Amino acid sequence: MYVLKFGGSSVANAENIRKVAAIVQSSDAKQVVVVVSALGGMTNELLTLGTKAAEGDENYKGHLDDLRERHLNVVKSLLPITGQSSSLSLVMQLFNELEDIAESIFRLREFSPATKDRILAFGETLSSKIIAAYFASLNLSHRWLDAKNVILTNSKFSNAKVHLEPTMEIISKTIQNFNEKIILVPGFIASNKKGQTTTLGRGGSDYTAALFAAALNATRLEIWTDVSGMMTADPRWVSGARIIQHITFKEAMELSHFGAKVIYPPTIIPAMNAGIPILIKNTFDPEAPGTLIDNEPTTHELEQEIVTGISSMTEIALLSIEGSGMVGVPGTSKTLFETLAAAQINVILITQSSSEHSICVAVDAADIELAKEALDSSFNNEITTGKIEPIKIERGLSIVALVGDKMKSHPGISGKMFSVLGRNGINVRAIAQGSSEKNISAVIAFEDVKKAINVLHEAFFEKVYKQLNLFIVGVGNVGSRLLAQLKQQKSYLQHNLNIQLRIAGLANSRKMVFSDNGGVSLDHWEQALQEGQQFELSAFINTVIEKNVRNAVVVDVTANAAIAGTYKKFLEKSVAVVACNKIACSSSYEDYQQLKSLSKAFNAPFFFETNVGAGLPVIGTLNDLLRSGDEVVKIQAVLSGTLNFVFNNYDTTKTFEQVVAMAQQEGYTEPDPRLDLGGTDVMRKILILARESGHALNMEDIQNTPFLPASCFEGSVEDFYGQLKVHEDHFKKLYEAAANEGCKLKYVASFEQGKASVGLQAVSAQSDFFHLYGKDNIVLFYTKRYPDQPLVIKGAGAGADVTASGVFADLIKTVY
Ligand SMILES: NC(=O)C1=CN([C@@H]2O[C@H](COP(=O)(O)OP(=O)(O)OC[C@H]3O[C@@H](n4cnc5c(N)ncnc54)[C@H](O)[C@@H]3O)[C@@H](O)[C@H]2O)C=CC1
Ligand SMILES: N[C@@H](CC=O)C(=O)O
Repeated sequence: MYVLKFGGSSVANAENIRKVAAIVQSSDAKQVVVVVSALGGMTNELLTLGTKAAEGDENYKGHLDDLRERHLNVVKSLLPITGQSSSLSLVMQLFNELEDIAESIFRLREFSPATKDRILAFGETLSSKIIAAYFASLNLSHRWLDAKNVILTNSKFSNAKVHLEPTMEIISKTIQNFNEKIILVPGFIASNKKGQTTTLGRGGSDYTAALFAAALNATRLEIWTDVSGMMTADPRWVSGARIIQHITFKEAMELSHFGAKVIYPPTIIPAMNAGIPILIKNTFDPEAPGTLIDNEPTTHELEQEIVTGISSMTEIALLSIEGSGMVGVPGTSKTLFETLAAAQINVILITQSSSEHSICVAVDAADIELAKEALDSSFNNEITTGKIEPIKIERGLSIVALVGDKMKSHPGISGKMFSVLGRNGINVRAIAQGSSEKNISAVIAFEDVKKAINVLHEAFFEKVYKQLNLFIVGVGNVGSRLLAQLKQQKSYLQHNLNIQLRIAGLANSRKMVFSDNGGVSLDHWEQALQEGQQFELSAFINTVIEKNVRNAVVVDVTANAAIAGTYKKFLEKSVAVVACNKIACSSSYEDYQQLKSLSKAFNAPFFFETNVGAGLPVIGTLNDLLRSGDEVVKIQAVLSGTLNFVFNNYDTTKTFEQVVAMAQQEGYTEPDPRLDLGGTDVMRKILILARESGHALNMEDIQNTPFLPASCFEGSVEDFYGQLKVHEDHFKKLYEAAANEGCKLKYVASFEQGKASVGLQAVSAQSDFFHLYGKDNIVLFYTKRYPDQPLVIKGAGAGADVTASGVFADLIKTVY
């Protein structure tokens, strides 16, 4: 014997009812009880009908006509013309009864709970009668059984309590006498001892099915719905959520309690107590395996994770009672819970500090005002005398919960849960874990719930990849090379590092584009950006923050001060920042320090390796030295790729202006080359190294001896090039003076004893800087551990490709 229950969506129309019949026919059980709900949405429609009539709204009549029409149409589409008349007249007859009741409600303006149940019961009666007629038309051996005759309840209309013992006995005895293969039963409906119609409340049809399954000791209870089973998380929020193929009753109860809506926990209790396995199946995909719920520990290969599922509940509010008057005084919690119970308020989660100084309970947000009012009154004395502080309420919250039988005695699960939430900037307001350890729940802000479920799902289920969400600003020399490298490495990252790259947003100074799904295409980003909205800085910031996606990184590939000024806002929201833009780290010392502190406080990586030496590992090496306890004594460096290139290539055969233009064309210079030629770029770099070494320096503390005539800095970049031409003799003299001494010109940066300087030097063949070719950089770190022979880092120090690869490396570091 199987019991099959079909919900409202499964019997919503003729087409679906045909599917139901096919499923029932294909069942391999000797006898099946088929419990059906009303046509999808019908219960609400009937409620509206009664409410309209009670409010004196004449439109109830039109509403009734629509409902009648809907049922007649189902009969007409389902049954052959020759077999329709008796069903059509049955539907008409039931609607006549319904019309009489509605008319009485309209006349009396009274819609009592008992009448409400009578009205609602029409939904299941109609659907089950129509389905019975359809089974008859298919010549299926079946019998329609009135649930009112076998399910007995008290008189609590709308949510009647079943008298279990007599009900079980009557069901069992009744069915024993039936020989038909299919027993068709309307769900949700029952009757009290006066014979009045009652209904079983939320999930009532599931409850009917579970009662039949328990009474008949069925081999299986099948719940047929419109999804393929319980999922590891809400699929509307987590794209990678998958069906749980096997789960225990207790896990299913925990998951359902926190919002996995496939089953409603109280309704499955009769089947659970009788140890009858429940199979959740999809009417619209009957081949899908579904979810099996039973008492057996799972052996399914997909269900080997410690956590079985993640569930969530929104519209939650917290209520906190605090006060020294509670410590060591018995009875506070008694009063608290008795008051809430008396006010009919369901408590969803409870936490109490071990100091007994505070108790916090989560309730449905709709109940919070009532709860506060009731508690203010119960604790009036304690509040007035200051023993307890005024009761605090907090709205706009949600609960996320990890559920799994195997979590018990498995250390590290809660540690991982809270560290994942923390790393993603999700503040936890309250925590609860039952001693059964099947559930760990955290109360968080509603706006974080989607992110929370996703990061938890990623951490506990998705071994395949970790999504890295990039918001890239700047698609010039470096930015466009970065996008090309990301495109080239996308599949490598997914397969070798389990990182799934997603360009969640892209911007330049004119346009910006965001993408929620697969991200901006790395093949067509130019077009996507072109078609994007106009760039507006505050809109960009707000969008990144509002998206609130996991593992988010803002990548600044501009040379813009306003963009550098936004990092604080992102770090505060736990969004990581990776920048090759040097402006932020060379702004005021306070700002630089603040960014470093925010990065720490909000667990948001802030990486800027390319600020010095482009793709060379300069800052990382310096950090490693310091972390291991070394101390910087002196730094000597050539830090400008542009200037090294210029002085390596300028031998007066080309003009100085031509060589600078070549450097710009090669992509070595800053967008404004005067920053390189005037030494500002090198000042920023030595400043950043000094700061990273632990010194509180500012730009104005750095001594810079410029080698360009002052007129080069007047006017535009074009004027600058014009002035370089004008001063060609000046550059020639500089070159020749050095060459005559067998020296080369190098723009050198030094830092020693807290003082930094930059400037042009003629270096001899003995210098470490003499053999430095092309656009190379070199950094010599003299430290306590490297006092005589410095630690040397040398190599290409400018260029779009090497810089992009340094930014890329920083991006990967944000994940690991
Ligand atoms: N070229 C190199 O070798 C190295 C460059 N860098 C840094 O890389 C950064 C970028 O340099 P390039 O790519 O050469 O510059 P670029 O001028 O070619 O590109 C800059 C990009 O930033 C965008 N942008 C500028 N202001 C903006 C704003 N307010 N809002 C949105 N987008 C804005 C522009 O539209 C453009 O897409 C600079 O900060 C530079 O210092 C760092 C290390 C080495
Ligand atoms: N313009 C810079 C590029 C790297 O920071 C340079 O020339 O070194």
